[in-house]
Amino acid sequence: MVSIKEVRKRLPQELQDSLYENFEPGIVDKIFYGMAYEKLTTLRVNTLKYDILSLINFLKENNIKFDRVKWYRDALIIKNADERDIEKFSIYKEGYIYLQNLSSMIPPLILEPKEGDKVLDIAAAPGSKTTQMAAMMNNKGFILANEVDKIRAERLKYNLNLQGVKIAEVRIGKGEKIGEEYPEYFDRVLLDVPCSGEGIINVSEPKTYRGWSLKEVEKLSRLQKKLFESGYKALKPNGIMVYSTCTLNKKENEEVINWALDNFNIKILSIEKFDSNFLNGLTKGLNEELKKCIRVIPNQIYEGFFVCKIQKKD
Ligand SMILES: C[S@@+](CC[C@H](N)C(=O)[O-])C[C@H]1O[C@@H](n2cnc3c(N)ncnc32)[C@H](O)[C@@H]1O
Repeated sequence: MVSIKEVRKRLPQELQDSLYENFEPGIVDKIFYGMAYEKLTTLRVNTLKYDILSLINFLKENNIKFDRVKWYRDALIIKNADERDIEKFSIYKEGYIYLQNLSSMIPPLILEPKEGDKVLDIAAAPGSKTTQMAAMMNNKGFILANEVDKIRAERLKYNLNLQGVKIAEVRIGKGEKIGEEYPEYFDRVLLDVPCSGEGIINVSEPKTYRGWSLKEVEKLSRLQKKLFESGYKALKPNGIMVYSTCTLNKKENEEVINWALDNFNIKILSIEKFDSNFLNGLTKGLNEELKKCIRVIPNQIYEGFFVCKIQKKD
């Protein structure tokens, strides 16, 4: 782990200023610590092919130590092996498990897709959440897994195939167009949108923050609003959508939802804060309802994340 002093030296000043603008100093310190730690490996059992008890037996036989996750029976925190060690096992190679950060498992759990649902995953690659949702749906129903980037879409197809997902169709194109193509078609929509990635910054890896700039944040916020509008149009009345990002700033999170509250017929639904590491959404100068969203502060097991659950009114 690098020191906090080193974090302050390495992170762009504008990014540090933006964090201090949004959060109390104690929270900013926590975020800096989160950016300094190496993450523990976490994974999800793929219930389309395997089950948690068999996985636990397998790990014990192979001297892999782990902790359970109190809010998700299918997830484990690995204590004495990194991703490369896990990738050597047949259970990885055959798609029995999926390496995924705990925070990334939250949006599908909040969206709660059910067997038979029609689900839109508007920005799907590499497919962490598409594969999780297909497992939650027991491979029954339909998922339109959209991705604009052709190379990332190939990775998505590979992962869907490896994980035994039968109900997902991959669409390669701009998510912004789907609302017009599929008006009021989907029961649930996942908007896991492209973002500036502040929640996945690791100060030891400059590539995780080199591309960050306020200009980029503004640009992404415009794209996020377009994707929101498209997802809203594609959602059935009374349908549920989840908006999520792996970034921490207000512009790409609360301000997008605040704009949506002003422009669409929606309401925000409460999310249970099942870990003390989650904060309520920020409301200063914004709609009070935004407190129902959650923000995950990065640490050794969690990436920084923002999640908001929304219902389209009739
Ligand atoms: C946060 S990642 C998605 C992660 C994915 N949901 C998962 O859980 O594995 C955002 C994705 O959005 C894609 N993207 C960027 N612009 C897009 C657009 N206009 N329409 C659809 N996807 C887009 C990026 O290529 C990237 O793969």
